[in-house]
Amino acid sequence: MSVPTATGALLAEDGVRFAVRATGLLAEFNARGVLAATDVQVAHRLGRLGGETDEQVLLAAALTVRALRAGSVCLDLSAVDRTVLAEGDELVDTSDLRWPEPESWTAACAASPLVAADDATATGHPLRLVDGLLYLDRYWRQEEQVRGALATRAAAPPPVVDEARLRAALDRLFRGGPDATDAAQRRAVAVCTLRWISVLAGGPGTGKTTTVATLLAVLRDQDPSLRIALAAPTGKAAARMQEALAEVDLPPGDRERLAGPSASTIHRLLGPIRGSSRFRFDRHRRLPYDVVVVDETSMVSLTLMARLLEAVRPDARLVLVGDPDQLASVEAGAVLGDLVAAPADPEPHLDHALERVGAPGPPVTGGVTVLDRTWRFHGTIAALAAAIRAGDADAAVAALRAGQHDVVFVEDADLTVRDPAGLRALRDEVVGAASETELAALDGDAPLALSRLDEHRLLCAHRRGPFGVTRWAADVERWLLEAGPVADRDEEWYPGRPLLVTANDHDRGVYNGDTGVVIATPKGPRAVFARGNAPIAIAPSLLDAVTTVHAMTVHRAQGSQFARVSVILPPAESPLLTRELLYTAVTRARVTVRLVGSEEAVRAAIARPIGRASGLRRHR
Ligand SMILES: Nc1ncnc2c1ncn2[C@@H]1O[C@H](COP(=O)(O)OP(=O)(O)OP(=O)(O)O)[C@@H](O)[C@H]1O
Repeated sequence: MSVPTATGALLAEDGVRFAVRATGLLAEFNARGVLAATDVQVAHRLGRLGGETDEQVLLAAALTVRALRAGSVCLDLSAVDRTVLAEGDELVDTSDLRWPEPESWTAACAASPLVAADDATATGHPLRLVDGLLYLDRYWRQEEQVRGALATRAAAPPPVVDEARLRAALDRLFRGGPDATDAAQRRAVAVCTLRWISVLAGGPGTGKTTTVATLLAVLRDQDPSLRIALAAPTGKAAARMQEALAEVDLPPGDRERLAGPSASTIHRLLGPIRGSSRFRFDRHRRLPYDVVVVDETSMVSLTLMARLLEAVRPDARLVLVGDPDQLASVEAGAVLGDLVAAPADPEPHLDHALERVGAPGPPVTGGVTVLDRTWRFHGTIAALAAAIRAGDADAAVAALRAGQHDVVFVEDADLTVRDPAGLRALRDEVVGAASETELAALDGDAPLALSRLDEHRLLCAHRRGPFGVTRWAADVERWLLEAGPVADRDEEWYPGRPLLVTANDHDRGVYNGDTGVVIATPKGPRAVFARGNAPIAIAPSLLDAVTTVHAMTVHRAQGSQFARVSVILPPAESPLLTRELLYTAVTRARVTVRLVGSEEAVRAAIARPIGRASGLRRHR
């Protein structure tokens, strides 16, 4: 049975939306779950407005709208039949759909009145076709804007740098000299100093924050009056950036040079205008900073990156920091990954300058430096993460099966029967960590309760269903009740209740994605959140967007780390199971990671890199 909805779609009982008026190819793709009703409706509306009835073109338009939802900036007409995944939790075989033949499909799109094809000056078309990639025009413009901003900065004379002073500062801050283990960091600092725009890429614990702190000290050593802005895509990431920078160990004089800048979200930096999607700072009114450092750049969408680039003065240094192998932004675009992967022209003048300041090495292109030495975790987690990133499933499975204390593989396909001992261990871990948190919370010890809270985290790929957060959180709740909790759980704000903030609250200084815990105090329960050495405490009645967090999605956990992590993998068929997801999940763990799932699921994830389509990746 189906029920009509306001948008003229039918919502079947299983939740799949069917477009009422869809016929032919569009109906076929809609029925298979590849296109949502809204994709079909947008395509029809575009067709009506532009006088296009060719169903192949309308299919391409609908798939382009759909691609954006799935994180791609455009549609690669020659590859979409191999890369498209149905929405929802199950893989659908899309190979027997009537995919148009790529060459004639591309030709039909190129000839369509809806499409501007290979003519950068054409305007007024909703779609644009460039090198076989079909865009909604707005996204093509954003990509061009990013490309233009990169080109302008690469073509401009480089920043004026006192090279002798730079070399002296590098020698002071990197004691080991150019051949030491930290040579890559030294080089990265030099590149970011010598270029207007640079990308500092690296996995967790590779020293990105340490390098940024050193860079800021070096820049202020060049010019003490430099105005510096620090930003991140989420409030939580911004708070963490600030804390992490404050903790970096620098010689006293250099530490003082760092004083001043505080981190904010990119949105806040750009100055949102109420009721508008525009910002106060844009290409007409640039940000008043000489240096802008963005952390967790992998989470920045193409749209936000375009806005940021137009607002940063071309003669300000922009440093994009992040891990390109992690899950990308929820919105379309994977700009950091694209910038790291895209080919760029050699820059001999930069390479010579690097040699002069004692930071020699292979040629740097596009201002990209990659830190690949892990300083924080060693052993099997690092080996597992490296194998996943490299797409080496055999090595990943070997690391999982190595029987080491830091990587535990609970091989289980259905999560109930096959490995009861493994699941009991998971349960003990969860209950043990929650009890420790509760004890500290009952004592009113905020720092201890917060550190206990981050001792263990249960992560799922899915939100719902047997492998999802909702089900596992309910299981944890039950386990805790069965274990006989210390605190009285009938109270809403019981000590030890783990909290997840679900919306930004600038007034209270808590942000979407923040986790905290309720503690007992003489004044009653308080929700506490980590902020460096001084946690903030808020009366629970003042918080309106929080939930209990016994488990969270891997997406949510991006940008956070925990001592121990347990990951519930969905079956191999889940389209959410990708290499980036597995890598992000595993690298959330500092000490131990436990993977619950099948070898088949691990192999399926590693074999499926997300591969978001974009033109930036092909050439910047
Ligand atoms: N050159 C170095 N020598 C010694 N220790 C280092 C060096 N660089 C970084 N570390 C140490 O490694 C750890 C991780 O460094 P840092 O926090 O800078 O990495 P990160 O890449 O920012 O990590 P994350 O992405 O997880 O925030 C820190 O404890 C830091 O002190």
